[in-house]
Amino acid sequence: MSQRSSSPRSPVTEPAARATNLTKVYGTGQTRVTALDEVSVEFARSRFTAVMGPSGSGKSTLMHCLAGLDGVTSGSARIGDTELAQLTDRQLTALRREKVGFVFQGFNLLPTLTALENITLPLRIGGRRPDAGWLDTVVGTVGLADRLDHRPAELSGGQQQRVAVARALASRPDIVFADEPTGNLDSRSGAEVLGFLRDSVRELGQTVVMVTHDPVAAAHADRVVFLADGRVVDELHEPTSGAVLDRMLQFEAQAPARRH
Ligand SMILES: Nc1ncnc2c1ncn2[C@@H]1O[C@H](COP(=O)(O)OP(=O)(O)OP(=O)(O)O)[C@@H](O)[C@H]1O
Repeated sequence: MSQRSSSPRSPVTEPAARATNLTKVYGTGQTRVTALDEVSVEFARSRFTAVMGPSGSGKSTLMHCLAGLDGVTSGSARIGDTELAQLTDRQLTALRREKVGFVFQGFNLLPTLTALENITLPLRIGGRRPDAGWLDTVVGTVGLADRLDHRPAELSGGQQQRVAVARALASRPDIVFADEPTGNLDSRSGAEVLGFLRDSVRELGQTVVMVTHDPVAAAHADRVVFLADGRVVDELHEPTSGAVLDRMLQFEAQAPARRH
């Protein structure tokens, strides 16, 4: 069977990414930390999922394992039908470039390149020509058509993050992982970026998984998955910020009990 995802034979219902009994242990002996403890979770295609949980609960580790940025200790991490542990480093690099988009808290744009050059850079590094129609759609969706010649320093933080979102979407990836994408933005720019992420899911059929601490940001998602102490402890569908906040407060209250 092919190790490549999104083969024409893949069933439509196959999740964009999934972890099955995924355990990730860092260090040994005294410094051993179980960052993920038998986590099983699926991220459906064309859905916007937020991952929440207290600091140290394993959110970034889950994202890194599913994106092939970090290996797993046991269990499975898959993008589509591709088992990441079975790929060589070279295959992993190609998968990240072709199938996965990333949005980081700090934008990570190259200052000497224009917005358009930043957006198409990962494609050009991979030797691929951008699909002009898709690129127009993405640029239109994130509202950047009149800013494409600007360099990052000539753009606001919100506009820079919109460039980063367009860059993540440019290869039409199977899944976009966004790590605190609004962490460096004021609430208005943050809401705009979240709106564009949501539009990329609703209108373009993209799949987004976003780590956030912010209940207002999480409320833009279709679903919220809660982690605590390296485990999935709950989830909410069609969340409101109030419901997310309530759930977070419950987990905070239960945390001392869980640790004993
Ligand atoms: N490279 C590493 N080496 C050792 N321990 C690590 C490493 N990365 C993460 N950890 C540990 O694994 C646990 C989970 O960390 P992780 O960064 O996934 O949590 P998080 O929920 O993303 O936290 P935050 O919200 O603070 O970013 C923590 O105890 C952390 O200290």
